Amino acid sequence: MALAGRGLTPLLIFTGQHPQLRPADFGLDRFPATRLECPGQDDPHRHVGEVTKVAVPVLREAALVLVQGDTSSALGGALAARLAHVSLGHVEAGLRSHDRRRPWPEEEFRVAIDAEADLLFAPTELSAANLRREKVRGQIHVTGNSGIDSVLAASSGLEAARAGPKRLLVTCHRRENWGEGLAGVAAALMQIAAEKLAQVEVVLHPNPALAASIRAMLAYQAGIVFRPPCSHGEAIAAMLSSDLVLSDSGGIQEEAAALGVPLLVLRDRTERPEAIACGNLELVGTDAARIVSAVKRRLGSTSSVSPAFPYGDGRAGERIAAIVEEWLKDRQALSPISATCPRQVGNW
Ligand SMILES: CC(=O)N[C@@H]1[C@@H](OP(=O)(O)OP(=O)(O)OC[C@H]2O[C@@H](n3ccc(=O)[nH]c3=O)[C@H](O)[C@@H]2O)O[C@H](CO)[C@@H](O)[C@@H]1O
Repeated sequence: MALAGRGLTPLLIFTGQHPQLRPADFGLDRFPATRLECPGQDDPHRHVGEVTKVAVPVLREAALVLVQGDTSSALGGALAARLAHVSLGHVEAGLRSHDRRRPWPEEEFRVAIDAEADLLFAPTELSAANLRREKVRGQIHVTGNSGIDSVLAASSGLEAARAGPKRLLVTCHRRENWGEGLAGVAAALMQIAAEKLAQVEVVLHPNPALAASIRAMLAYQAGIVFRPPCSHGEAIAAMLSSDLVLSDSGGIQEEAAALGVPLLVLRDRTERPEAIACGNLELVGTDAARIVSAVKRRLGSTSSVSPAFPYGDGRAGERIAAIVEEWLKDRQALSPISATCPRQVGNW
């Protein structure tokens, strides 16, 4: 929206990593778009390779490619931009857990994207400092994260609706948690539901194999309900009506902090330590006893957490668009940043 407001209408590229997600559910149906038809793979590096190969011809005539986050789609897009000799901007640059294995492959992917980028949009001073330490070659700008713009827009007019029994919202999808980690989380949820500490709502991930495995682990336990992947607005409303969120997600850590909903991070490390310092997030890992004990403490506490905004004030999009416009002007690349597209183009 902020780019379009400056006459830089973007072309969206949907790689198809999660083919069942509908762009309209995320407010992405108002821009021209193209699809690459590259569904996610068990091997994320293979997905990076496929996205790279298919994206190169699509990107060739773009003035700038913007990628966001740390997915295989984002790295594929970044490498394709390089191969197509197109400049690259990275939104959400500089987040680091400082452990290549956790989260894997995200930490590896974001380091690789930042090494390639010409424009690095760091959400916080800490993420900018990470980039300076790595001596990246691109320009670093602290802008906040555009994800906070979205959460503030999605939650505008919504009230926190916490009444009746305690409600716990859960998401769990990081690869390093598949297997043992997921089993620990499932054991904790079974105990929480069996002891009636809270009603548990588990949001299933778009990856069908992962969703099936979570369902199987938690089957037949009263007090646990499943919600299929939902729109962004529904996800925000679900957070606002929860007393506590348990998640290993990246974005949800930022969103919960901005909404003032406490969150237990189902990981041993996070690339988002700022909201831990604010007291809104707490690292609990995936050990069942530790999770249950933290849930009891948080739900039993009389003090609440306030909304915290270490990741942005809701104006990151405007800042990023202004920097992009200046940067393109300096290079006399005044054409829109959209690429011409030899494949399917249309509005969804
Ligand atoms: C473009 C992309 O994929 N980027 C990745 C993603 O990683 P993640 O770990 O945060 O992934 P999720 O947990 O899936 O959440 C993602 C968003 O989806 C919302 N959501 C969730 C469940 C649902 O049913 N409906 C929803 O709408 C949720 O509120 C949140 O806004 O975002 C990170 C931060 O930007 C990035 O670092 C990372 O590259």
